[in-house]
Amino acid sequence: MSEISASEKLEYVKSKIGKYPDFPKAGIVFRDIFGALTDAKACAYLRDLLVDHIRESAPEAEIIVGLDSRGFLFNLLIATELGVGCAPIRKKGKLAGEVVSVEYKLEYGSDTFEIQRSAIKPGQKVVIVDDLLATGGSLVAASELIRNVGGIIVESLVVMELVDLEGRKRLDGKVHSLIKY
Ligand SMILES: O=P(O)(O)OC[C@H]1O[C@H](OP(=O)(O)OP(=O)(O)O)[C@H](O)[C@@H]1O
Ligand SMILES: Nc1ncnc2[nH]cnc12
Repeated sequence: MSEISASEKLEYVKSKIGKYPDFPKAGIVFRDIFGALTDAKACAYLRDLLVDHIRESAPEAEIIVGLDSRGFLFNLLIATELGVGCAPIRKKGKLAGEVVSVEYKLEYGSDTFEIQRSAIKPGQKVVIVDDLLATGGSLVAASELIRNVGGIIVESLVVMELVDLEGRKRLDGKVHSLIKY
């Protein structure tokens, strides 16, 4: 039996992602990753697509950082497949020990992100992962934190990108999205 291709996997995952107009606020079209994750095949295909991409594009990655909270669905998964570690960037007040903080705005609000200073060793090569890139506020803030604690960002990887919001323009370095809306 021949294996299903990457583009077939992508189409399958895309077909399972939910779309909710006017959530969480009027005018926002919410793209719901959880709609795909209840489907076993979509989970496995997403894992393959993300891991294969990093193997190709950023094989030098030493740690996978996930953004609170939907990024956590993917950072441990990718890290275990690649045989590297993972770390969280969390919303304010959730991380113990010495933390570095930054305030930021996102498509439908504002918040504060934190990272533990001990999470990343100086010079360590980092891939950031999240479910979605909208305005880019979250990824810009995460990048600032990672650089502040001495990490080198080799790539930012998201499952979905809302292209019209042009978040990509605010990010330097490699940015990759599996699905573009
Ligand atoms: O590109 P931006 O405009 O910054 O928006 C993208 C961010 O918004 C969502 O997170 P949210 O803060 O809603 O947190 P959640 O994952 O806990 O739902 C999403 O998971 C991204 O992290
Ligand atoms: N439109 C959107 N759908 C899902 N998550 C988001 N985070 C920011 N904007 C979003």
